[in-house]
Amino acid sequence: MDTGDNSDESPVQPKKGKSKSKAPPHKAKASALKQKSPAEFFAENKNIAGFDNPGKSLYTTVRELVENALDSAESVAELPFVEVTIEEINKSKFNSMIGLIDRERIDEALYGDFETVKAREKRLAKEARFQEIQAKNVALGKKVKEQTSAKAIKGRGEASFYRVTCKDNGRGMPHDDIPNMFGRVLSGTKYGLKQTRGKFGLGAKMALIWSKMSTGLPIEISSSMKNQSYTSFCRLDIDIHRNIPHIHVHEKRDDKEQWHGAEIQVVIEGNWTTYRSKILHYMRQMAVITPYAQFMFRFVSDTSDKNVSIRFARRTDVMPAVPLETKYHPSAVDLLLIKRLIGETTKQNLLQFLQHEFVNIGKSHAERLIGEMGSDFSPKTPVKSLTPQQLVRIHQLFRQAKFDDPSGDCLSPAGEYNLRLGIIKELNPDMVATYTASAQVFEGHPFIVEAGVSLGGKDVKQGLNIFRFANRIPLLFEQGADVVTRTAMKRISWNSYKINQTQDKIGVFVSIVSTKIPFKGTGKEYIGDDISEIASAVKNSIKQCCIQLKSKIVKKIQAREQQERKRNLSKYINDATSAIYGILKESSQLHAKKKRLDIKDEDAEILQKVSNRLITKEILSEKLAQHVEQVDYEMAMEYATQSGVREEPRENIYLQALEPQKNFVDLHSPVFVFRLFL
Ligand SMILES: Nc1ncnc2c1ncn2[C@@H]1O[C@H](COP(=O)(O)OP(=O)(O)OP(=O)(O)O)[C@@H](O)[C@H]1O
Repeated sequence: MDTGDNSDESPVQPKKGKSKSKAPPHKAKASALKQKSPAEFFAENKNIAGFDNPGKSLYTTVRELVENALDSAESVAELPFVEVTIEEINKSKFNSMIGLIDRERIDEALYGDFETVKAREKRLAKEARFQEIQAKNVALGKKVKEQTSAKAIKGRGEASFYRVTCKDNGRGMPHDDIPNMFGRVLSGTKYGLKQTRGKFGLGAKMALIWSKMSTGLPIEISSSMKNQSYTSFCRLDIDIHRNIPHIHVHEKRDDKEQWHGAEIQVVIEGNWTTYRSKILHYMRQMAVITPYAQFMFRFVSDTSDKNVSIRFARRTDVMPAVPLETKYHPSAVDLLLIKRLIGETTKQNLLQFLQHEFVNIGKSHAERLIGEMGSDFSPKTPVKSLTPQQLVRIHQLFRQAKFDDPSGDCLSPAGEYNLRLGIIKELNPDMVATYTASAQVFEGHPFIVEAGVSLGGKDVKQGLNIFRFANRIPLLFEQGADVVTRTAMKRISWNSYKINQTQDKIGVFVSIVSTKIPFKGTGKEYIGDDISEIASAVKNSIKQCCIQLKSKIVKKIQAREQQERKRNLSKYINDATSAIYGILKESSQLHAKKKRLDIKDEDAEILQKVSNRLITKEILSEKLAQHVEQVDYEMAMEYATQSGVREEPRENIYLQALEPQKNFVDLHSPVFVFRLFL
């Protein structure tokens, strides 16, 4: 029998002569080696997937479901309509849901929120003192503070529960795939090389694992695909140890509504109070970067004044193109990936394999590469027969050879039009500039950076307000280490664009799309600062926006100076009139008495007019005002002809065609270009 004693010095271990030989295998120390399923690993380390605490878990659940909904609708080019409902479930409702009978407390002192007699006396005394001070303040007409409610002594067991439902109008899911999609960690349909919000095959399963850990309740999925006569319904939870779905119900039901899409419902522990603003912030930012989607968000509680119902209306019917699946760039692959691609390819020989499984390798290029690999390679070499050494040779060559950069055609950025629309809708700024950089590449992956910088606006604090998006997901956490934050704070000299980094209300929006977003951690919270290609593209895009803003700011300053000049001149009209009229009057009197003989004829004429009251102080004042007006107008005209601007600084107007047509003509004028679609 195993005593459980692992000590080598155990007195019960028989000593085998003098030799140091080890104990026979069956007597050896019990092995400490254990295996964990991916589901177990993520259940134990749920923080790395964004499920740190009940509040954050509620936030991440909403986020994962919303992002799946958008991915799904966009994959079938459907304008997304996403309904999110968080329903607060009180304790007795929750107990009845799980079939637990409510129980009265018997021994109050057992509980964490029990208030001892002493503590109660202390609290009541404090409340009485506070009320006294209040009464005094009222009598003195001073401001009255609201009494902060005594800190609730919360026992750890006092959890809040929520039913989170997310319904979309997307693709739906094949009936038979549903259990694995929701009940097997690391399974999904987004592993290919494509720009998608989801990637890891983890999010929905984490919501289920969290529900299993916090409420023990299963997840419910309804789904219907286009032209499918039924709705799939599935209720399941997950066998954490085996990482397989544990199906309660999986059936086909009548689809009476002719609906297509998915509705996911999960009951979890959460904390609405602490994460309310984060969740609403997330929904709002999602509406900014996805103005072609309609979101309906509801929070429903028994306390009706806590209820929230917000509709984020669709602002445009123009959706970015559906991102395309692409092939790997030779410089983005490692040895393992080459092996995988060989295993999956349908191509027979090396030449076809290189030509068809990678981007940027044409036939003649492939032939030259094979020539470079050595004499044991030929275009006809059967690709499945390549030895491990030969694969290393291919990998080495891929790393050293030069290839054209992959194109960004497979990517689908939000578009300057959408970004601008979103910023204006969200912040209502005084000025905004946007810029879309051309596609660039890091580690063989194409990426596009789009940026917007705004000045002023509502609900914008002074200084930098940073909004980050990756594959059109808003990133709200771990802002400090993100490439966008660091660039905006440290690498842009705002002063040189006439922007005051601490005083002005600056909005910085950066959206990065790529076939691979180099997130730090699985929580998809921030992009590291260490990829120089991304860091410099972010910097350049923000700078491009600043350059546009600078010219607007300069024009605004000039316009303001011009206005001030006019105002300053007008301010002196009264004094100047009094002074001039005084001199004229005095001179006219002297002239009348023939005391001033040094006056020329034309001046004498003026003095005569003053005497005859043909020139009065009022007339003089009026003429001066007209003159100021005239000078101001002439200077403005001169300025306008020099700078080509009339009145206010020019603004770009973005018009987007409803149909993605390419046949248009541009009408050029010195001040605008008008694009007419035919
Ligand atoms: N609302 C939905 N409509 C259609 N399919 C869905 C929906 N939600 C999930 N799925 C399917 O289930 C799969 C698993 O989703 P899950 O959230 O676990 O991972 P993911 O979205 O692929 O990646 P990530 O973990 O990065 O979010 C998805 O790849 C998708 O195919």
